[in-house]
Amino acid sequence: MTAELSPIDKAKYAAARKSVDFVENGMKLGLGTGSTAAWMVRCLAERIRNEGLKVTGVATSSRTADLARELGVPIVGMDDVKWLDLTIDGADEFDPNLNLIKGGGAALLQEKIVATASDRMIVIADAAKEVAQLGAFPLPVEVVPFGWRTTMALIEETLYSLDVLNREVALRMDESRPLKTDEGNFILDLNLRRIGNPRQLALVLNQIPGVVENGLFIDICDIVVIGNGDGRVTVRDINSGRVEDGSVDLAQSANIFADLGE
Ligand SMILES: O=C[C@H](O)[C@H](O)[C@H](O)COP(=O)(O)O
Repeated sequence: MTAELSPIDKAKYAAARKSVDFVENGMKLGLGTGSTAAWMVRCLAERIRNEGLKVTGVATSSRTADLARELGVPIVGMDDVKWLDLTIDGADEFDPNLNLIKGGGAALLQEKIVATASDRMIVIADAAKEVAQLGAFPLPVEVVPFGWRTTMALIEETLYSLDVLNREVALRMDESRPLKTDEGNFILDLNLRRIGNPRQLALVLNQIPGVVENGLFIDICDIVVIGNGDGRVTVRDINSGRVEDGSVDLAQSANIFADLGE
Protein backbone atom coordinates (compact mmCIF):
# COMPACT_ATOMS: atom_id res chain seq x y z
CA MET A 1 0.00 0.00 0.00
CA THR A 2 1.19 3.52 -0.75
CA ALA A 3 0.79 5.62 2.35
CA GLU A 4 0.34 9.36 1.95
CA LEU A 5 0.82 11.31 5.12
CA SER A 6 -0.68 14.74 5.74
CA PRO A 7 1.81 17.66 6.08
CA ILE A 8 1.21 17.71 9.85
CA ASP A 9 2.00 13.99 10.15
CA LYS A 10 5.13 14.50 8.07
CA ALA A 11 6.16 17.28 10.47
CA LYS A 12 5.53 15.04 13.48
CA TYR A 13 7.40 12.21 11.82
CA ALA A 14 10.36 14.49 11.01
CA ALA A 15 10.66 15.61 14.65
CA ALA A 16 10.25 12.05 15.92
CA ARG A 17 12.77 10.60 13.48
CA LYS A 18 15.39 13.18 14.45
CA SER A 19 14.79 12.67 18.17
CA VAL A 20 15.67 8.97 18.12
CA ASP A 21 19.19 9.92 16.99
CA PHE A 22 19.71 10.93 20.64
CA VAL A 23 19.04 7.37 21.82
CA GLU A 24 22.13 5.33 22.66
CA ASN A 25 22.61 1.65 23.32
CA GLY A 26 21.66 0.59 26.84
CA MET A 27 19.62 3.70 27.62
CA LYS A 28 16.64 3.72 29.94
CA LEU A 29 14.02 5.75 28.10
CA GLY A 30 10.80 7.53 29.00
CA LEU A 31 8.33 7.14 26.17
CA GLY A 32 5.78 9.94 25.84
CA THR A 33 2.15 9.86 24.81
CA GLY A 34 0.24 11.33 21.88
CA SER A 35 0.38 11.28 18.10
CA THR A 36 3.92 12.72 17.86
CA ALA A 37 5.25 10.39 20.55
CA ALA A 38 3.64 7.46 18.71
CA TRP A 39 5.83 8.30 15.69
CA MET A 40 8.85 8.32 17.98
CA VAL A 41 7.94 4.82 19.29
CA ARG A 42 7.68 3.64 15.67
CA CYS A 43 11.07 5.14 14.76
CA LEU A 44 12.61 3.65 17.89
CA ALA A 45 11.16 0.23 17.06
CA GLU A 46 12.73 0.53 13.62
CA ARG A 47 16.17 1.17 15.13
CA ILE A 48 15.70 -1.79 17.47
CA ARG A 49 14.77 -4.01 14.51
CA ASN A 50 17.39 -2.76 12.06
CA GLU A 51 20.37 -2.00 14.29
CA GLY A 52 19.80 -4.32 17.24
CA LEU A 53 19.65 -1.26 19.52
CA LYS A 54 19.10 -2.28 23.16
CA VAL A 55 16.94 -0.01 25.30
CA THR A 56 14.55 -0.28 28.22
CA GLY A 57 11.40 1.80 27.98
CA VAL A 58 9.03 3.23 30.56
CA ALA A 59 5.70 4.20 29.00
CA THR A 60 3.74 7.27 30.12
CA SER A 61 0.32 5.77 29.36
CA SER A 62 -1.37 2.47 28.71
CA ARG A 63 -1.72 3.54 25.04
CA THR A 64 2.02 4.01 24.65
CA ALA A 65 2.76 0.77 26.53
CA ASP A 66 0.44 -1.14 24.19
CA LEU A 67 1.99 0.40 21.05
CA ALA A 68 5.56 -0.17 22.28
CA ARG A 69 4.93 -3.82 23.15
CA GLU A 70 3.19 -4.40 19.83
CA LEU A 71 6.27 -3.05 18.00
CA GLY A 72 8.81 -4.94 20.10
CA VAL A 73 10.07 -2.09 22.32
CA PRO A 74 10.85 -3.57 25.77
CA ILE A 75 8.72 -1.96 28.49
CA VAL A 76 9.23 -2.07 32.26
CA GLY A 77 7.52 -0.24 35.13
CA MET A 78 8.80 3.08 36.49
CA ASP A 79 9.61 1.45 39.82
CA ASP A 80 11.82 -1.11 38.08
CA VAL A 81 14.23 1.60 36.98
CA LYS A 82 13.57 4.63 39.25
CA TRP A 83 15.72 6.91 37.06
CA LEU A 84 15.93 7.37 33.31
CA ASP A 85 18.56 8.61 30.87
CA LEU A 86 16.21 10.32 28.47
CA THR A 87 12.52 11.02 27.92
CA ILE A 88 11.12 11.90 24.50
CA ASP A 89 7.57 13.25 24.44
CA GLY A 90 5.25 15.57 22.56
CA ALA A 91 3.70 18.80 23.85
CA ASP A 92 0.63 20.89 23.24
CA GLU A 93 2.57 24.17 23.43
CA PHE A 94 6.15 25.25 24.12
CA ASP A 95 7.47 28.76 24.74
CA PRO A 96 10.93 30.30 24.14
CA ASN A 97 12.15 29.00 27.55
CA LEU A 98 10.94 25.49 26.65
CA ASN A 99 8.23 25.63 29.28
CA LEU A 100 5.35 23.45 28.14
CA ILE A 101 1.66 22.79 28.28
CA LYS A 102 0.99 19.06 28.19
CA GLY A 103 -1.97 16.80 28.87
CA GLY A 104 -4.06 17.19 25.72
CA GLY A 105 -4.12 13.40 25.70
CA ALA A 106 -4.79 13.20 29.47
CA ALA A 107 -1.41 11.60 30.22
CA LEU A 108 0.21 14.56 32.01
CA LEU A 109 0.63 12.89 35.40
CA GLN A 110 2.73 9.94 34.29
CA GLU A 111 4.44 12.18 31.74
CA LYS A 112 5.56 14.62 34.43
CA ILE A 113 6.76 11.89 36.78
CA VAL A 114 8.75 10.24 34.01
CA ALA A 115 10.18 13.46 32.54
CA THR A 116 11.20 14.76 35.97
CA ALA A 117 13.00 11.50 36.68
CA SER A 118 15.05 11.77 33.48
CA ASP A 119 18.52 13.20 32.98
CA ARG A 120 17.23 14.89 29.83
CA MET A 121 13.85 15.56 28.28
CA ILE A 122 13.41 16.09 24.56
CA VAL A 123 10.16 17.51 23.27
CA ILE A 124 9.16 16.70 19.72
CA ALA A 125 6.67 18.97 18.02
CA ASP A 126 5.50 20.40 14.76
CA ALA A 127 6.26 24.09 14.28
CA ALA A 128 2.66 25.15 15.10
CA LYS A 129 3.17 24.20 18.76
CA GLU A 130 5.62 27.06 19.33
CA VAL A 131 4.09 30.10 21.08
CA ALA A 132 5.46 33.36 22.45
CA GLN A 133 3.36 32.92 25.60
CA LEU A 134 1.64 29.77 26.90
CA GLY A 135 -2.12 29.61 27.31
CA ALA A 136 -3.91 29.50 23.97
CA PHE A 137 -4.14 25.74 24.51
CA PRO A 138 -6.42 25.06 27.51
CA LEU A 139 -4.32 23.99 30.49
CA PRO A 140 -5.19 20.44 31.65
CA VAL A 141 -5.34 19.84 35.39
CA GLU A 142 -5.78 16.32 36.79
CA VAL A 143 -8.10 16.17 39.81
CA VAL A 144 -9.44 13.33 41.96
CA PRO A 145 -13.10 12.52 41.23
CA PHE A 146 -14.12 12.98 44.90
CA GLY A 147 -15.39 16.54 45.32
CA TRP A 148 -14.29 17.60 41.84
CA ARG A 149 -16.87 20.41 41.73
CA THR A 150 -15.37 21.84 44.94
CA THR A 151 -11.88 21.52 43.47
CA MET A 152 -13.09 23.29 40.34
CA ALA A 153 -14.56 26.14 42.42
CA LEU A 154 -11.27 26.46 44.33
CA ILE A 155 -9.36 26.61 41.06
CA GLU A 156 -11.68 29.36 39.78
CA GLU A 157 -11.20 31.29 43.02
CA THR A 158 -7.43 30.91 42.76
CA LEU A 159 -7.43 32.16 39.17
CA TYR A 160 -9.51 35.16 40.27
CA SER A 161 -7.06 35.95 43.07
CA LEU A 162 -4.19 35.81 40.55
CA ASP A 163 -6.03 38.36 38.35
CA VAL A 164 -6.36 35.90 35.50
CA LEU A 165 -8.89 37.62 33.23
CA ASN A 166 -10.08 34.67 31.19
CA ARG A 167 -10.88 31.71 33.40
CA GLU A 168 -13.23 29.22 31.81
CA VAL A 169 -12.88 25.83 33.46
CA ALA A 170 -14.47 22.74 31.94
CA LEU A 171 -14.61 19.09 32.90
CA ARG A 172 -13.21 17.00 30.05
CA MET A 173 -15.78 14.54 28.76
CA ASP A 174 -15.48 11.22 26.96
CA GLU A 175 -18.77 11.18 25.08
CA SER A 176 -21.38 11.52 27.85
CA ARG A 177 -19.14 10.66 30.82
CA PRO A 178 -16.23 12.44 32.49
CA LEU A 179 -13.01 11.29 30.87
CA LYS A 180 -10.93 9.12 33.21
CA THR A 181 -7.15 9.14 33.18
CA ASP A 182 -5.03 6.00 33.54
CA GLU A 183 -5.11 6.67 37.32
CA GLY A 184 -8.90 6.96 37.35
CA ASN A 185 -8.87 10.75 37.84
CA PHE A 186 -10.71 13.53 35.97
CA ILE A 187 -9.27 16.33 33.85
CA LEU A 188 -10.31 19.98 34.14
CA ASP A 189 -9.33 22.12 31.16
CA LEU A 190 -8.52 25.74 32.06
CA ASN A 191 -9.08 28.05 29.12
CA LEU A 192 -6.95 31.03 30.16
CA ARG A 193 -5.93 32.39 26.71
CA ARG A 194 -2.62 33.62 28.11
CA ILE A 195 -0.58 32.56 31.13
CA GLY A 196 1.42 35.52 32.41
CA ASN A 197 3.40 33.63 35.05
CA PRO A 198 3.43 29.89 34.33
CA ARG A 199 5.85 29.08 37.16
CA GLN A 200 3.62 30.72 39.79
CA LEU A 201 0.46 29.16 38.35
CA ALA A 202 2.01 25.67 38.33
CA LEU A 203 2.98 25.98 42.00
CA VAL A 204 -0.31 27.50 43.17
CA LEU A 205 -2.53 24.99 41.36
CA ASN A 206 -0.77 22.08 43.04
CA GLN A 207 -1.56 23.55 46.48
CA ILE A 208 -5.31 23.11 45.95
CA PRO A 209 -6.79 20.02 47.66
CA GLY A 210 -8.06 17.62 45.02
CA VAL A 211 -5.52 18.71 42.39
CA VAL A 212 -3.20 15.84 41.57
CA GLU A 213 -1.03 17.58 38.97
CA ASN A 214 -1.18 20.29 36.32
CA GLY A 215 0.01 20.27 32.72
CA LEU A 216 2.59 23.06 33.07
CA PHE A 217 6.09 21.63 32.66
CA ILE A 218 8.48 24.28 33.98
CA ASP A 219 12.25 23.85 33.66
CA ILE A 220 11.81 20.19 32.76
CA CYS A 221 12.45 20.20 29.02
CA ASP A 222 16.07 20.47 27.81
CA ILE A 223 15.78 20.16 24.05
CA VAL A 224 13.04 20.74 21.50
CA VAL A 225 13.07 19.12 18.08
CA ILE A 226 10.77 21.02 15.74
CA GLY A 227 9.60 19.26 12.60
CA ASN A 228 8.20 20.69 9.38
CA GLY A 229 6.08 19.11 6.67
CA ASP A 230 8.94 19.26 4.15
CA GLY A 231 11.29 17.26 6.39
CA ARG A 232 13.25 20.20 7.80
CA VAL A 233 14.04 19.95 11.50
CA THR A 234 15.44 22.39 14.04
CA VAL A 235 17.03 21.21 17.29
CA ARG A 236 17.15 23.80 20.06
CA ASP A 237 19.05 23.08 23.29
CA ILE A 238 18.00 25.41 26.13
CA ASN A 239 21.07 24.60 28.27
CA SER A 240 23.80 25.21 25.70
CA GLY A 241 21.80 27.71 23.64
CA ARG A 242 22.76 25.72 20.53
CA VAL A 243 20.40 25.70 17.56
CA GLU A 244 20.95 23.22 14.71
CA ASP A 245 19.04 22.97 11.46
CA GLY A 246 18.84 19.80 9.45
CA SER A 247 16.45 17.56 7.58
CA VAL A 248 15.22 13.99 7.59
CA ASP A 249 14.30 11.72 4.70
CA LEU A 250 10.52 11.66 4.56
CA ALA A 251 10.48 8.65 2.23
CA GLN A 252 11.06 6.42 5.26
CA SER A 253 7.90 7.66 6.94
CA ALA A 254 5.82 6.01 4.24
CA ASN A 255 7.73 2.74 4.80
CA ILE A 256 7.05 2.80 8.52
CA PHE A 257 3.42 3.69 7.87
CA ALA A 258 3.06 0.85 5.37
CA ASP A 259 4.96 -1.63 7.58
CA LEU A 260 2.40 -0.95 10.28
CA GLY A 261 -0.41 -1.67 7.85
CA GLU A 262 -1.98 1.76 8.36
O1 LIG B 1 -1.42 13.90 27.40
C1 LIG B 1 -0.86 13.93 26.31
C2 LIG B 1 0.42 14.53 26.03
O2 LIG B 1 0.81 15.56 26.87
C3 LIG B 1 0.78 14.76 24.56
O3 LIG B 1 2.17 14.63 24.51
C4 LIG B 1 0.37 16.11 24.01
O4 LIG B 1 -1.03 16.26 24.15
C5 LIG B 1 0.76 16.26 22.54
O5 LIG B 1 0.09 15.32 21.77
P1 LIG B 1 0.21 15.29 20.20
O6 LIG B 1 1.58 14.89 19.85
O7 LIG B 1 -0.82 14.26 19.76
O8 LIG B 1 -0.16 16.66 19.68
